Amino acid sequence: MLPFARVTILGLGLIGSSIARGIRQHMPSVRVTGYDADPSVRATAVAIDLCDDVADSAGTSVIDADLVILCVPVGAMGAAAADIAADLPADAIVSDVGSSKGSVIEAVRAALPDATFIPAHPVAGTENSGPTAGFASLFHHRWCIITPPEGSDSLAVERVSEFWRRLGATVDTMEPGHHDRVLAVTSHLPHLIAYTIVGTASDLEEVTQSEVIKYSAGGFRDFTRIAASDPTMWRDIFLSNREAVLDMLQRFTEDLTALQRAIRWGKGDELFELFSRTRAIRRSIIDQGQDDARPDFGRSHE
Ligand SMILES: NC(=O)c1ccc[n+]([C@@H]2O[C@H](COP(=O)([O-])OP(=O)(O)OC[C@H]3O[C@@H](n4cnc5c(N)ncnc54)[C@H](O)[C@@H]3O)[C@@H](O)[C@H]2O)c1
Ligand SMILES: O=C(O)C(=O)C[C@]1(C(=O)O)C=C[C@@H](O)C=C1
Repeated sequence: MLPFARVTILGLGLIGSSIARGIRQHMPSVRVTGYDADPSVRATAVAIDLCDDVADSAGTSVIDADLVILCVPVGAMGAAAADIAADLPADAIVSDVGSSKGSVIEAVRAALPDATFIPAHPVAGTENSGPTAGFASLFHHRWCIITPPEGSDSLAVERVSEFWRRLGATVDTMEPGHHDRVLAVTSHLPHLIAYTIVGTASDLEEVTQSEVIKYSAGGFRDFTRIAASDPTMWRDIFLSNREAVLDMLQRFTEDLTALQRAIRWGKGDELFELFSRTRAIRRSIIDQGQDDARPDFGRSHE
């Protein structure tokens, strides 16, 4: 049986529009209503026939929903939740897709103290944003981490889990604080490094000038893809997951300093040992089939 019959998506950008497309593909009988605070996004959603209905206000979009998914930047989750407070049906489940969980749970709970809120994070995305950037297969073979706060209704957790499985994801559950520490190192820190390295290269104009663009087919190109990610989304992630990110950044800075010392003193064995260890990690990811299954990932959606 389908876990939900009427789904409302608030925020019709990359993730919201991918969910809408995924529902069309995998659960075609489910009715999808969308809403976005930006009128031009709503107009695009209508033009590309993204949802069954695009509402004019957040309140009207949720009136008969049995699942409401907040797909807005993490810093806007509280405001989006407050906008639906007066119209949310008592038996609806509210979920979200935010990249950090602790602060989102706090903000949504404050706005919707009586709602059943089951937070989720699909660990899948691209550097692109907006309603035309989404695609139905985004979640295929990717993790979706559900982070139910203590005391969550287990049937509600199972319904949200089943929803994500039907979109093609593999579901895991995690305590919200643990999620935020894990993602700080696997997702947030890599983005911070990419933003930094591309910024540093562009600041070094006397060295780079046009060369940054000219020779960017190598390793630098991969960093520029990540560094093209949405500024609003990532500003909000770093501010909302501040403590975990600062903690991981401290560890990273110490390791970088050790590498700097190894290079300065010509300690080739130290460099070789680290690079061999990291190569083995990459190979084990591929052996376990955890690398992205889509051969064109990150290329055809540019
Ligand atoms: N992009 C990724 O790779 C990725 C992956 C997983 C999770 N996420 C999370 O998903 C969420 C959405 O990210 P995205 O990439 O889809 O962003 P996006 O910029 O493509 O879309 C966000 C949309 O939310 C709308 N919006 C903002 N405030 C709103 C409000 N108060 N009410 C209604 N609509 C509002 C914006 O107009 C925009 O259209 C974020 O919380 C992000 O952390 C992103
Ligand atoms: O592949 C990318 O472009 C992404 O940045 C996706 C990515 C990630 O770091 O893996 C980014 C943020 C999300 O919360 C989940 C996925």
